[in-house]
Amino acid sequence: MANFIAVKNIRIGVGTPKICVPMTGNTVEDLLAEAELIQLNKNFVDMVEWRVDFFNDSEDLSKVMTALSTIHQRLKELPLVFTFRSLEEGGEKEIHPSYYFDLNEAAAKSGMVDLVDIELRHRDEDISQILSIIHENGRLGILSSHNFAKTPSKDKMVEILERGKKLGGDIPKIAVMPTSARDVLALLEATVEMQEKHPDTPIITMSMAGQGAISRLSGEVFGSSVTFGALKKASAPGQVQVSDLRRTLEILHHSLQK
Ligand SMILES: O=C1C[C@@](O)(C(=O)O)C[C@@H](O)[C@@H]1O
Repeated sequence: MANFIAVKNIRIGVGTPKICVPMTGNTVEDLLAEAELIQLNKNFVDMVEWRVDFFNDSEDLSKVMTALSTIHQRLKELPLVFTFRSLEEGGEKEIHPSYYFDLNEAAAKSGMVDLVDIELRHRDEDISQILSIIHENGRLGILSSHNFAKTPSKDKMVEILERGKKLGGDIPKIAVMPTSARDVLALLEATVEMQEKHPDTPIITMSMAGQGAISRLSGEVFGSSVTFGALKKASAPGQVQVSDLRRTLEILHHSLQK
């Protein structure tokens, strides 16, 4: 099995972590402006995440699909992640679970997104079902977990990432909040352990806020394959500006070649 996943022109899991920019617009106009900004900063962006929970009309499936098509038209060449982040996991709003799955199913079937983010807080059978739909439609599933209150133990974080893998997720992901430098170390250690145990599975990990920012820069050393960077507005605490991110990732990459 390859230790990377190829999506459009990028290979997730090999070389520098890929820079993913979240789009957080509330309206189609905002999203258009963000798409334009991304085009202007192409050199710093490897992939894009549409954070659908920020969109004012996220509860109207047909408006979501229209907005998605607008984004897709503007940013076709970049891999696109479709994410509805729920309030409980640090997102903007809560929706009924049945609508959550309908929304993700529609995105998976639309042919306009490359990856769909599914939260691990749902039941195994529901996650497996939506993942089958994602895979039948030739898309990839990120299985994610977020803890904005604390950093669980290293073993617990490995367990969460392993559940994502066991359920068939292509890329397990975890974001946690540190309250000490040791929490950041625990996240990094969980990342290394996961990579040692499952070298063929790319993962995404981050420790949030200022204290955790080092984890957003050091993915190539410890084993996180994607880093979320801010262009205009950060979608989570601790995100670094994409130009700084690109420069730092390259410095670390060159050091690793020596
Ligand atoms: O899951 C993540 C990671 C994230 O929360 C971060 O900490 O960078 C940002 C979100 O937009 C994304 O969906």
